[in-house]
Amino acid sequence: MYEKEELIRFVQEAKKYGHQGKVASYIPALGKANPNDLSIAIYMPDGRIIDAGDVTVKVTLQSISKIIALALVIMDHGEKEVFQKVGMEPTGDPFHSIAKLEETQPTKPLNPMINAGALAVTHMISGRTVKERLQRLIRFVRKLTGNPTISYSQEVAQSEFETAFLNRSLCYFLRQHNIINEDVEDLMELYTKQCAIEMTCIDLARIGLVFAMDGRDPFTEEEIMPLDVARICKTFMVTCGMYNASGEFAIKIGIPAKSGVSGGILASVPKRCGIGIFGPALDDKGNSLTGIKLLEFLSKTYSLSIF
Ligand SMILES: NC(=O)CC[C@H](N)C(=O)O
Repeated sequence: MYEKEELIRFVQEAKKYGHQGKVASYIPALGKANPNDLSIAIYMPDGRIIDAGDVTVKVTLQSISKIIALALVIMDHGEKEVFQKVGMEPTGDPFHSIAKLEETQPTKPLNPMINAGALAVTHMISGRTVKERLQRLIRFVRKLTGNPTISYSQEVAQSEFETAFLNRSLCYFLRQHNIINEDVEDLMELYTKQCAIEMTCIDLARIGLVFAMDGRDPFTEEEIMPLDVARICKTFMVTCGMYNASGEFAIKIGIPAKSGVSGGILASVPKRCGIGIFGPALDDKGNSLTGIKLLEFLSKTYSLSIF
């Protein structure tokens, strides 16, 4: 199972769809990505890694970071407190939509995977300063990946910070309604640096594996997050992880997964493996088009759907 030659063939096949997609350019630095890139790593609980494509290319987490920040804040504050500020329901709207914020009374972002909810979650990362909060998050990511060199891309963080007017609008709305109570520029600094944390798809796959093993490091047996936290995160991956394409993704592929506009996808097949993908050609919902194709091939071939 999971033969390297077969994976290489799947990558070649999936790449054929790349011309239908576009790299994200609303964060200018992401526009530099090569739409023809496509790489994948599958991390198994026995330590085997099967990969294809150039797995040395680094990808910024973007929205994938939302799942990691969520795990950290639930560990910081507990489930009850976190879900007082952010809901659990999918929206059916694009990830940056502001519409439902005004419709929900009292205001509460519908879930932690849309930008409004993610900003509320990042706000809850404990620490005295932005620097300290970022360091805590990065330390957590280093633990999840087992990679002590993980850091963030200053270029991508800066590029988003300079252009994120819509996210600032979401923050001001949230501040008006007491979901957040910190300085918006501080929160934007932390959020853009969080989204710019970068890694290879092997690192991504390793995080997927930790979720797949219910929060335990499969090699040291250390509990990196409690089972319940891993379970909540995986459930959000299923219901909201692929934005407003999560329903179709669940039907066609059926694997808990979280995407980012950089073209990254982190997928977690319970008890079986973690998958990391980088394919920056995006579909109109902001998901990696070639990455989804690749997951479709894998899910069908190896019956990976959890349903
Ligand atoms: N969908 C995404 O990956 C969005 C993340 C991005 N940093 C943003 O807030 O716009």
